[in-house]
Amino acid sequence: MSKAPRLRQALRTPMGIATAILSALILLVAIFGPMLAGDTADRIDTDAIGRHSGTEHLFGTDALGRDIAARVVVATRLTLELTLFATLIAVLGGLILGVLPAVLGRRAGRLITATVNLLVAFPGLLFVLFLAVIFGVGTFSAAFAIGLGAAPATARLVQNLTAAVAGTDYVAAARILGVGRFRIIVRHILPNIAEPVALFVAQVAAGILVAFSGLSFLGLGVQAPDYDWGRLLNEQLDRVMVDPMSAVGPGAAIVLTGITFGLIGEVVAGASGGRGANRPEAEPVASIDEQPTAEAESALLHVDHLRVRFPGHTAVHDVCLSVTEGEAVGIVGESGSGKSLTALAAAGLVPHPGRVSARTLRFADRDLNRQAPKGTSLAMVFQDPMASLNPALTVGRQLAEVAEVHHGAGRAAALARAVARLGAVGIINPEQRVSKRPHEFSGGMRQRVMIAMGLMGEPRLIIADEPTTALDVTVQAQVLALLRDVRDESGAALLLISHDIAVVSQVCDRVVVMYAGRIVEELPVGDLADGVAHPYSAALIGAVPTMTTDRDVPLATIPGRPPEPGEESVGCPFAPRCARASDRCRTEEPVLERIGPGRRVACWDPITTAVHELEEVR
Ligand SMILES: Nc1ncnc2c1ncn2[C@@H]1O[C@H](COP(=O)(O)OP(=O)(O)OP(=O)(O)O)[C@@H](O)[C@H]1O
Repeated sequence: MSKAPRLRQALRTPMGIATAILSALILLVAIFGPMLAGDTADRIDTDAIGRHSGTEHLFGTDALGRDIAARVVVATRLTLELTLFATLIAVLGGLILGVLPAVLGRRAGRLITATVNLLVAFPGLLFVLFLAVIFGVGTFSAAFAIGLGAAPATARLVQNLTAAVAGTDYVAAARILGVGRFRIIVRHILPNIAEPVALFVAQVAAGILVAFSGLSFLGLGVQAPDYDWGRLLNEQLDRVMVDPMSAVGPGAAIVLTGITFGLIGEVVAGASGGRGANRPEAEPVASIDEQPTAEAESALLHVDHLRVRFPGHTAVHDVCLSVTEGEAVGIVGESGSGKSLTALAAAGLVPHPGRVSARTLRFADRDLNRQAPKGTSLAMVFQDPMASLNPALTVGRQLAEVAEVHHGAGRAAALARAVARLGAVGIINPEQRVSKRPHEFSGGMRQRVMIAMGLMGEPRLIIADEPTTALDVTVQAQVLALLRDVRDESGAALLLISHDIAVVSQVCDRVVVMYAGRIVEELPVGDLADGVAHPYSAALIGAVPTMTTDRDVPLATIPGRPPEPGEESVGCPFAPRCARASDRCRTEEPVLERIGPGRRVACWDPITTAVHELEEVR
């Protein structure tokens, strides 16, 4: 879904409707208020001096007999103008200070970062008062002071976001390709930080409104004869004890507008997917003529022509993959081959700014292009359980939360289930261990905890992304055995991602080999022994040492390197590293063809016995 429909959807929620109404109301008052209520607001009436609030004057009259309610209405425009002006200064200042460290050299960048940190640590109000005094007392100098006062916090956010985006592979790729720093900032960094910055700006605007009103209230902001809501509050200071309603008008206006700014931020956050799971956009691929097979139709997970794109490069190219009920499928390939992104797309977890498109992306009868996977039917086990477990919570609490949230279990029942699941994954003394925090577990135990967390529901598919990479060989074998047992007992299907074809062959029924974001071969594990068809699969197998490997000879490696993100290849992407590559391989990309039951390969010159089958099929 593109941004406009998501915004429309967010505006249809009760919060969206309230935000739209409040924003429209404030805008209308700001535009038409001075025209409609200007005369009443400025009319001095010596007979009506200091009138209390009532039916004639909603908030009473001031020391010159002017109607306070009318003055609140008229003050809306100036208050908003000044707030927006100061916000603009905060944003411009924040953006400039925020991206400068990425543009300047290391030393100058560090100096700016340190200055920003210092300014953020300095008490905000003192800083603004200091600037207000330097610029002199006056409306626009106060706006400058407040804008500059809010700039360091904005700059800190921009710096952090810029640093995060600057560390991504696509920025690295752009650098390698010689793209200049300014271009990287404008093309790659700013568009990717725009959304969180926009959300922050809404909060900054609310803060600036309150700060400006505070300055005017202190007499350092708007000066007579002009007036904003802060100044109106100041004028009623000596009457507030006698007639509190005289201060309610400007006070309520400040609070209501501040809340509206906050709500605008919430609605933008809702529309951008800034809260909770960052579901990517999914667009159907336009023209693909193949019809889904009956096998694909009945699959538990069916992915058809899946593409995952990041700004500047496509990471997953037209991947077609199915996992049937109870089946274990392994995805193997070198780092960067797109294994994780394929699995993350199936779980609806591709990180921003990734964009997912697929002709079909279906899990358990749910169209993942439109809906998230249902409840706990899909479990994820990640490579780094320390990063996936909350260090501040006991593992029992984290596991129990799944049962409480998804199954409506009571606290005690949820904890009992957590204990049972920890026991089931081989944690000794689960009753005691349940009250420990993640750092009190070893790496292998934490991985077991992650698997137990997946089992808190009734998963139909467990996606395990390199679950054993960080573990030593013995623990690795235990975790693999556990995944096998879990699968046997729960009947769940398994999608196991690994760079190690040996690991996959121990646990899975079927192997999918990926290279440069494409599936290059797929075969039943049993066929591995007869030989694979794709030279890349053969090279992966060749790189795995066995008990008979000659220790005097260096281990086999695959020459060359996989393509960098964004590096477009012509022909077969593996051709530059393939000893069998012909001219055709270098000019024409092979398509993934079925070469037998459960076997597919994308190669113009496949190896082994599979070739005969291929010829028969052709
Ligand atoms: N958040 C991201 N932003 C930009 N590019 C990304 C992002 N995540 C992954 N990529 C790129 O997508 C490609 C595939 O990544 P993916 O993580 O799927 O590879 P992988 O095969 O799982 O490798 P690894 O085993 O190292 O995790 C890589 O080239 C990577 O640089």
